[in-house]
Amino acid sequence: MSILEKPIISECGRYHIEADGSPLYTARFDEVLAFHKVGKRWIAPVRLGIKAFHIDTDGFPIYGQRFHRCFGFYNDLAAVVGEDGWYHIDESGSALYSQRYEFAGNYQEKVCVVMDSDGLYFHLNVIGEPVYDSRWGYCGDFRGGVAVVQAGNGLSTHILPNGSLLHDIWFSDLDVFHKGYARAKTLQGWCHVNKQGNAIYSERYASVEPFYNGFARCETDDGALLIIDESGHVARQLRGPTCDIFAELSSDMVGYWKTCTIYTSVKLDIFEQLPATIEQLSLSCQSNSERVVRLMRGLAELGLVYLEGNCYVVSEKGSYLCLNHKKTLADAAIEYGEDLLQRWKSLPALIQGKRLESDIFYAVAADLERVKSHHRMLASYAMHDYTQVVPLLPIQKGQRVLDAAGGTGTLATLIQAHFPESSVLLGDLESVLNESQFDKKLELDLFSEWSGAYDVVILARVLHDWDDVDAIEVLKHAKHALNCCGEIFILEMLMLESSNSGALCDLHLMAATGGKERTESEFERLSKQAGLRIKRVTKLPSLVSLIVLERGENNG
Ligand SMILES: C[S@@+](CC[C@H](N)C(=O)[O-])C[C@H]1O[C@@H](n2cnc3c(N)ncnc32)[C@H](O)[C@@H]1O
Repeated sequence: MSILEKPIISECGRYHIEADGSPLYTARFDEVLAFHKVGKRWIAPVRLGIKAFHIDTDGFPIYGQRFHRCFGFYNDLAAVVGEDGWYHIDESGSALYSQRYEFAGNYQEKVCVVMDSDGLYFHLNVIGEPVYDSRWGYCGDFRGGVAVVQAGNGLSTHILPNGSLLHDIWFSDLDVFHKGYARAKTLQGWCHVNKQGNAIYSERYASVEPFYNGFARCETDDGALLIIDESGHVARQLRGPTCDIFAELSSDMVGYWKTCTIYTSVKLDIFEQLPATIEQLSLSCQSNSERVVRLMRGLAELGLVYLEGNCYVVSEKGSYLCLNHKKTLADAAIEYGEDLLQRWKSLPALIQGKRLESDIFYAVAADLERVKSHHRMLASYAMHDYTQVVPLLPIQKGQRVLDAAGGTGTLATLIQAHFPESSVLLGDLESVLNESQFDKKLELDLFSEWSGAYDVVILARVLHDWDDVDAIEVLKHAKHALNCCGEIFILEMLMLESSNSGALCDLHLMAATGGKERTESEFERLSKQAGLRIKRVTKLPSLVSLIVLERGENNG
C-alpha cells in the first residue's frame, strides 16, 4: 500500500490509523510507536508480548529478528535493545556494529549518543564508530552541528561534531542552540548565550524559554513572567511577582536568626555529640532538656539534623558543621556569629565614610586560637572554591609560583599536586605560616618588599580585602616580585557593571576588612596605576574568575 501522509497512532495505542481514522492494517499489538520514513516507506516500532520489532504500513514485520525493545528509525537507523545490550540496526534488522551499550539514543544529524558500561557517554557516527576520543558524564543530540556535553565535574559546554569545544565556557546546565542562542544556567541563574558562550544580557532568571521569533518568556526569582527581546530588554510583563513580598522582606530581616541558631549549636558543640538523645545533649550542654529540644527543633527546621527514633542525627547538610568534615564550616559559624556579626553593625557608620578601626588580619594573627579557627574556615572555602579551578590555571612546567597571602596553603597544596613540575611557595604572615603544613614557605608582608623572583604570583581573594590605595600597593609589590615575563594571577569574584550579583559580598568586605569586590574595569584601573595591564580574563567554574596581569608598556 502506498501511504503519502504519516499514519497516526490509534487512541488505544495498539495500532495505527490513516488520516480519515480508518485502521491502517488488521493486526493488533500491545504497543505501537510512531512511523518514520526510511527511503520511500514508513516503518514503525511495535511490541507484542515480550517481543519488539518494526512493521511496515501493512502491519507486517519488516525482518525476522526480535528484540526486547525497539525505537523509531532516524537517519535510516533504529536503536534496539537485544539480549546483550543496546545497539543500532538498519532496515534489514541487522546490527550496525558488534559493540553493545548500556544506552543508545536516536541518530540526529548522522550522529547518535551512546553510554558505555562505565556510565560514560559519547557520540557514534553512522558506521558505529566513536567520532572523538573524549568520554563525558552525559551528552545530548546534535542540533545545528552543536551538542551539549557534561564533564565529570557536572559542568556543561558545547561541542562540534568532531568533538572539539565550540567555546571553553562551562555552565551548571546548558541547552543546544535555537535560532542562534542557547539557554544556559550560571551560578546566578538562567540566561541565553551566543555561539561564543557569552551571555547576551546581564540579567539572570529562575527559568528561560528558547527565543521564538525574537522573543523569549522568562520567569524571575520572585515568580514574575516576562517577555524579553534578544538584547535582554523586557518587552512586556505577562504576570507580576507571585511571592508574598511582605513575608519575603520579613524573612530577609531575620536572617540573623539562622546565623545565631547555627552559631549556638557549634558553640555548644552539638554536632560533635550527634547522634544523641535529648537527655545526652542536655547533659553535654549543661542545660535543661526543654531548651535543648527547642534548639534541636530549630536545627531540624534548618535541615541540619533530623530525629531517628529518640536520637537526633546529623543531616548531610549539617555534617559541614562537624569539626572532622574536610570542608568544615564550624569555624565559619563561630566567625559569622561573633566578630563578623559585630563588624556588620558598623555598616551605617562605614557607609557614612568612617574608616574601619581594626585590621581583621592583624587581630586574627595576634590570637593563636583564632588563627587556627579563622584559617580552618578559609581552608574550607578554598577547598570548596578552588579544587575545580586549579587544573584550569595556565601554569607551565618548571615555573616558580608564589601564592601570596595564601593562608595556610590549601590553594598552594592543590597547585603543587596538580603541577608537580612547578615549584610553589606559600607566602603569608608568620603566625599564619606557623599553622601550615605546606613545606615551602616565605614570611611575607603584603605592604613591604617581597623577596624572590617568580614566574607567577597568585593573589587569591587578597585584593578584595583592601581599598584601592592598599590594593595598588599590593599589586606594585607583586609586580616587583615577578621575573622578566612573569604574570600575576588574580583569583576573585568579578562584579558585573550591569548586575547586582555579589553586592552583599561587597558589603561584607566593607564591614569585615575595609575591602571591596571589583568589576573588570576597576581591576583595569588598579592595574594601570600599579604599572600593570590585564592580559586575559577567564570565567571559571567557581565563584572566582581568573584575571591575568602582565607588566604594562614602558614598565619594566
Ligand atoms: C581572605 S584570605 C585569602 C587566603 C587565601 N589566598 C585564599 O584564597 O584562601 C587573606 C589572606 O591575607 C593574609 N594577609 C592579610 N594581611 C596580610 C599582610 N599584611 N601580609 C601578608 N598576608 C596578609 C591573611 O593572613 C590571609 O591568609
